[in-house]
Amino acid sequence: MRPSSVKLVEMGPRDGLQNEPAVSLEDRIALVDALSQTGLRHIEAGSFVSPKWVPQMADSEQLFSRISRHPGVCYSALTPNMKGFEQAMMAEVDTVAVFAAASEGFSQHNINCSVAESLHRFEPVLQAAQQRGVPVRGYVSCTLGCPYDGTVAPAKVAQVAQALYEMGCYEISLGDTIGRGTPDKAVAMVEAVASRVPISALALHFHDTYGQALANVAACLELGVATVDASVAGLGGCPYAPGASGNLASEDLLYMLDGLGIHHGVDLAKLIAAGDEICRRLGRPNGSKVALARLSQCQDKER
Ligand SMILES: CC(C)(COP(=O)([O-])OP(=O)([O-])OC[C@H]1O[C@@H](n2cnc3c(N)ncnc32)[C@H](O)[C@@H]1OP(=O)([O-])[O-])[C@@H](O)C(=O)NCCC(=O)NCCSC(=O)C[C@@](C)(O)CC(=O)[O-]
Repeated sequence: MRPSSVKLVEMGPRDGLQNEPAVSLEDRIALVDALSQTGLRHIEAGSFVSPKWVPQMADSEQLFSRISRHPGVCYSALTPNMKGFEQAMMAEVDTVAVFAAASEGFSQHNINCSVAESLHRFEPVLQAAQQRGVPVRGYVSCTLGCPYDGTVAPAKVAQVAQALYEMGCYEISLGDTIGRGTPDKAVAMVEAVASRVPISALALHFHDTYGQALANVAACLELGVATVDASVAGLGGCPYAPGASGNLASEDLLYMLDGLGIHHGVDLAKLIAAGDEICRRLGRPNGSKVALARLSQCQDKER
């Protein structure tokens, strides 16, 4: 059943900016601070990964010490191993996230190990987090296809999602990393996972490479999923999924939720302003259709 309220987990500062060719620490801080004023409750602000692999996310500890944290907002970060987890704890990150894949090819390219090895590596992270009372989110990438292995079976996605959930992840975010999914396939995948993990613990994380992300989210909301990851201005891509575009644009998601009468608690105008500002800073086009429409209406009024 369609939820009455949806939580948007904002990906722009992490999934969005991790793929930008030139992004400064100042840009990253400015974006997190602008997003913190919008009513969002969860912002993925950075990653504690190897700076050789993803240089854009280097200095995440500085970012966490310099952002203006807003009460009621959860600031999360990716932590692929204990080294990352310890850095995240020094930086006083609220929630950490581990990330696995449903395909071997992507796992090897993204985190340099097999899927089974990755789950093994996450165990100490989950244990340490539990001891400190830090919630851990889990990602499964390539849920609707892999850039290296091709088709991915829903049963494989369900297996990895269940493993992460049973290890203690409070939420499993299902990533269509290369944005190839279509609504029926997305629904079949989510149904397969929901047979093993409660639907209340699932999140949708759909990239928009083929322009299907909003349609896929709309279809999966009907199953009762109530958490959706999205990226302001549609920022991003994945360094290990060549050609993939960013997540579904947050502004486009909010506009659709408003149309469906689904509560989200985010100020769309402020979010559009935050997306416009980071696009100007980066000199990149805005990937949100809703933002472009609203910004052009504002320009018309000014004329
Ligand atoms: C996972 C590793 C670290 C393994 O990398 P590795 O090379 O196999 O690890 P290692 O343990 O052999 O260490 C190698 C070097 O990395 C360092 N190192 C080791 N760990 C860390 C750490 N945490 N932070 C900082 N440095 C670290 C370590 O100290 C050493 O440094 P050296 O001695 O060579 O100077 C590496 O493969 C990596 O960082 N990969 C980047 C993964 C990534 O961030 N990908 C993008 C995000 S995932 C994504 O976008 C998908 C998602 C989540 O959005 C969902 C979706 O859309 O599908």
